[in-house]
Amino acid sequence: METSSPLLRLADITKRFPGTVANDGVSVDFHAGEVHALLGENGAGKTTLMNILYGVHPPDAGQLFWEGRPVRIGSPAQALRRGIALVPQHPLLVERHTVAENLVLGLPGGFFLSRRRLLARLRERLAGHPLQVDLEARVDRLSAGEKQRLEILRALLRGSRVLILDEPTSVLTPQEVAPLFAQLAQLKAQGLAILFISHKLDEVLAHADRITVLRGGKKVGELAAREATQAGLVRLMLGREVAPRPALAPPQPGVRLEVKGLEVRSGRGLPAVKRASFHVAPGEIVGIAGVAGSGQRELVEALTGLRPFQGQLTLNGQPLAGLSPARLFSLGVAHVPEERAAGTVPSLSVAENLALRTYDTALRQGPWLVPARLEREAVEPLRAYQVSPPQPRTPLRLLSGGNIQRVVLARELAGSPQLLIAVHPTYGVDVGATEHVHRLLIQRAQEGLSVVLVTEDLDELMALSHRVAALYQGELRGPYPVGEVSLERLGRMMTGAGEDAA
Ligand SMILES: Nc1ncnc2c1ncn2[C@@H]1O[C@H](COP(=O)(O)OP(=O)(O)OP(=O)(O)O)[C@@H](O)[C@H]1O
Repeated sequence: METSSPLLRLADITKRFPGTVANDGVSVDFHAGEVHALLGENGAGKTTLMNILYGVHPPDAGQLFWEGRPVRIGSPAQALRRGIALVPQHPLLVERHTVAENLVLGLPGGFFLSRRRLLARLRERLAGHPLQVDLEARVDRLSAGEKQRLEILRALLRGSRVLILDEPTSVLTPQEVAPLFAQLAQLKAQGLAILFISHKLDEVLAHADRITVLRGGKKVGELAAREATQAGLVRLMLGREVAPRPALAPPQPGVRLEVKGLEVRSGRGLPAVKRASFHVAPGEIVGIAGVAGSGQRELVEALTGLRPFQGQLTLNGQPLAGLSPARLFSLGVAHVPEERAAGTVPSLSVAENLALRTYDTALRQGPWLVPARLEREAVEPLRAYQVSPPQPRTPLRLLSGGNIQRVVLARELAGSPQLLIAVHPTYGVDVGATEHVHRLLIQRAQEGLSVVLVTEDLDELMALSHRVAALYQGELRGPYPVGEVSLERLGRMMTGAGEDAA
């Protein structure tokens, strides 16, 4: 598997940003025919290292070698010409065009072919290829997994020999994960060097050949996956053990959120949630599973004032119909959205983002005091949520993905919300921070917070919920007490297969 000399070598790479050494003397070899995983806490420097390989940032010190020869990769275009491609979490595709048209963007001279000749040429090149896509499908009709496959294919058609994937499974449904790794294994067998970033240790252990661990910008370990263990990797990543999760306390009596005969329509006017009824007690966590597009998004939007609905929705008996998100927040409904970008303003500072929900109140108390006060008030949440860097003035866009998620959580859980609608709350968050988020939700529930938890991470759903439900084509099944639902039954509930009764 491992060839004698690496295809690509990073030697002693250092990259500094103001106030941070994002990569500190990091050396890694990437071999053809090998899957290499990059692990590390939020802010450890993984994305920066990847961006150096892809020519986004020049390193401040150190050298890259391609097949043993020193090279400079000054831009993504140069990286692509060299044979290095990056598959982003959210592929940049022309949504209204077909798969074939998007693939053309990667083919020299492709622009000048007629539609028929283009299809014929692509079919010829892709015959027997491990990755298959419907060339005539329109991109906006594809699932996240299909778009990712298209982006990988585009890289391969350009002749890429190194494929970098940034958290490739974070946008996939559980069913799409196994096929992705099967395809990557086939590409590896064809001699590609594959590098992926992940926070999911089980997938790293199952699918990587080598694992490099970064902590605080430094490389703290490199090992063969067959010699690694989950506990050992956590210790390397965090420099400590992860404490076991506390047990869930029983919910309190009463009803906090009541949902009766809820009907929500999608953006296209189609029924997305069909007569859903459930309640959440004070201190209760109700988990909702479902593959993407089953109505979770519309359910969450109705619960948070972002989408009109029919039926009844009450919080402590008070009807919520027609209330704006801001009004709902003031009544105690907090929301950690699916897309963290939707809940933040990247160009504003961390302190301003922490105050987004209460900005109006702050302004009423005296505008001239606002910046200094917001910065003062940000110090404690930044410490409590271990946001790195902990500087209130830093523009949010300079934080790593996982640290932005911590800022959103800190903001939404500030004050004393009564109901939290949390969508994928640990998305892109490292093991240490996931533990922190889980502990926090369990503690807050113990203090009386009600939670609707929407996540595709079924282990998380089962571990944190008192009761679980699934949405399948807009129909809610459950919630059932978690003790009565096996993972297998939950899978059946999510896919509409067979009887979901206990
Ligand atoms: N353009 C930039 N300007 C200033 N600081 C930056 C910039 N890009 C990254 N950083 C900082 O460099 C450090 C490493 O960030 P990086 O995004 O590489 O981490 P990561 O390991 O990918 O984290 P995550 O798992 O959260 O995505 C962080 O402290 C981050 O705030």
